Amino acid sequence: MYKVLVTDSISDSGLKALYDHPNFTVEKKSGLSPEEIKEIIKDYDALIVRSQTQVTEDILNSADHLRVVARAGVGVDNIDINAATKKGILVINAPGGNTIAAAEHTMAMMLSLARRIPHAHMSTSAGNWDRNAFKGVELYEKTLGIIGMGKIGAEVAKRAKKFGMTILGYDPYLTEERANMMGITKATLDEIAEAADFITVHTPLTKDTKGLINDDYLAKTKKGVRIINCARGGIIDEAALVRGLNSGQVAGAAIDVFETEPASNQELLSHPNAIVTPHLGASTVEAQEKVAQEVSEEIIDIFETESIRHAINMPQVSGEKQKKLQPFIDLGEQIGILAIQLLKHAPDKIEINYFGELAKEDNDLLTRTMIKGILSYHLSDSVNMVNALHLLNDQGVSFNVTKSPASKGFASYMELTLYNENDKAIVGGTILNGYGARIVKMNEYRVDVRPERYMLYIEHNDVPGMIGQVGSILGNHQINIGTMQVGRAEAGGEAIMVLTLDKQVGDDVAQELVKMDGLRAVQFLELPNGNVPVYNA
Ligand SMILES: NC(=O)C1=CN([C@@H]2O[C@H](COP(=O)(O)OP(=O)(O)OC[C@H]3O[C@@H](n4cnc5c(N)ncnc54)[C@H](O)[C@@H]3O)[C@@H](O)[C@H]2O)C=CC1
Ligand SMILES: O=C(O)C(=O)COP(=O)(O)O
Repeated sequence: MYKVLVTDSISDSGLKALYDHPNFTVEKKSGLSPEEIKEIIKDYDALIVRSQTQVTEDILNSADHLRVVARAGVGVDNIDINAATKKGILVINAPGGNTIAAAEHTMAMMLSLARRIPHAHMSTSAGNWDRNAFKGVELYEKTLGIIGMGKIGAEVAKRAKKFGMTILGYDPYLTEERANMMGITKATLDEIAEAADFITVHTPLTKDTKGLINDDYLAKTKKGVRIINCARGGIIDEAALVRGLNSGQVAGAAIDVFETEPASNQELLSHPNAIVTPHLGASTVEAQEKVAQEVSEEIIDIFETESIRHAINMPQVSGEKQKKLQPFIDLGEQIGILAIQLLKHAPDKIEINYFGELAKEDNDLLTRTMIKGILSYHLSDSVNMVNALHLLNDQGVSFNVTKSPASKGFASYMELTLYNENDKAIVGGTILNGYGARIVKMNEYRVDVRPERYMLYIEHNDVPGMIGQVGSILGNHQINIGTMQVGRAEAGGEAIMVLTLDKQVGDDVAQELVKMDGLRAVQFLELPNGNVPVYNA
């Protein structure tokens, strides 16, 4: 049974898939301090949060078997991603569920600014009937500058266009072509400052966007500009904004997100020309249901089928692509496990080569799986696909990946070479259409071995009688041979034998084998998930 902890206000109907699932229990505990979460986190397998819970390094380090932190929303700035990655904890989010809610909140803020609705409401509900103090402006034929043309920025553009606004968009990823398609104008930040009557920001908070709207920028804007932030506190420098409001350079500001939350900048919060809301952009019934549903379903998929869609600290792979690559991913891990057993010691350098069709794919996940296989031999459960590369780096192991369209005799082929000071180990594998996974190269030898749980790798001289002798020794110990493959560089030279066995070989058998004349090395190999199914590549 997997235990899921929910520490923010998350929609119950959105969590239905988890509540209904026989393998999951959900516990909702809102309003806990970081210390309280730290105390209890060791009991849980997954944690679901919104923006309020601070998922600190301290909390993550206290988690014994936490596998996933799920953000029911977009921004993950409240989660220590680095610490999660180091600990091998997957962080996922629900990137599309609250887009419409945030875009509509932005429109509501813009209209409220234009017509001063909150101020008029306060005055009217206090018993006044002042029809002159609240003359507004229209959005029609005004220019809106949108900084950050991602999902929310694009939805805001669509809606603002319907109001008859001219849209200028700035985003490093915005192409002329996409801007044309959306019926907006691609602009620079300065062009937006120069022409916009309203400016709204829809970027994440990064080192580039922190303080993007500051004193210098405001000085370039049109006098009387109106500014909206429903993205992240800190993109607009709050002190500079207050100065702009005081001087009249900024006619109004509508702010949903703050440099510190809960917001405490009284000058801004109580400014007569500011409209403020307590981080409500995503707070609609519909958005909350969608984001909770998205993360619930993904948590179930991760635990039940290991399929991941919206990982923050892992490469993204579409379901289709993952399905296609899955046989290689399974084989990749086995290649890693075999290679490290052949090398016997920790490697100081790793080389991975992809050939043929496989070279055309994004192999990041495959590379991680292979490295997970290698590292898990020494680091066991502490390594997973999230932290594999990180741990490799920590161990000071260099790694290099190359891709080549050359076929190497198979439609797709992957080869792993591990090096340490005195030695190297090579394992190459492929998926044969209709026959499944095959190890086709071990060290310098061509073989054709279906990976099985128990395997024996023998290096010997290519002289008559070796196969018979090995067979007899194993037979004497009641060890059944599944398959046997021999490979040799040249007749009468050095050769190898790779056997798949029905059970483990003890040290006594290995000792007996090494005593054989002409036998140079014996290595028992074990694959924890051996006997892979046959896949149709
Ligand atoms: N107030 C609220 O409750 C909510 C806030 N948000 C926040 O809104 C923001 C946008 O969310 P989405 O549109 O879903 O994200 P998105 O990832 O779809 O879009 C973000 C865009 O910002 C652009 N960007 C990054 N750096 C930039 C820079 N220096 N200058 C200009 N553009 C830059 C990116 O290229 C991307 O297109 C995020 O910060 C998110 O956390 C999202 C939902 C609700
Ligand atoms: O999704 C986001 O980035 C948000 O800011 C929404 O935050 P919330 O889920 O309302 O705490």
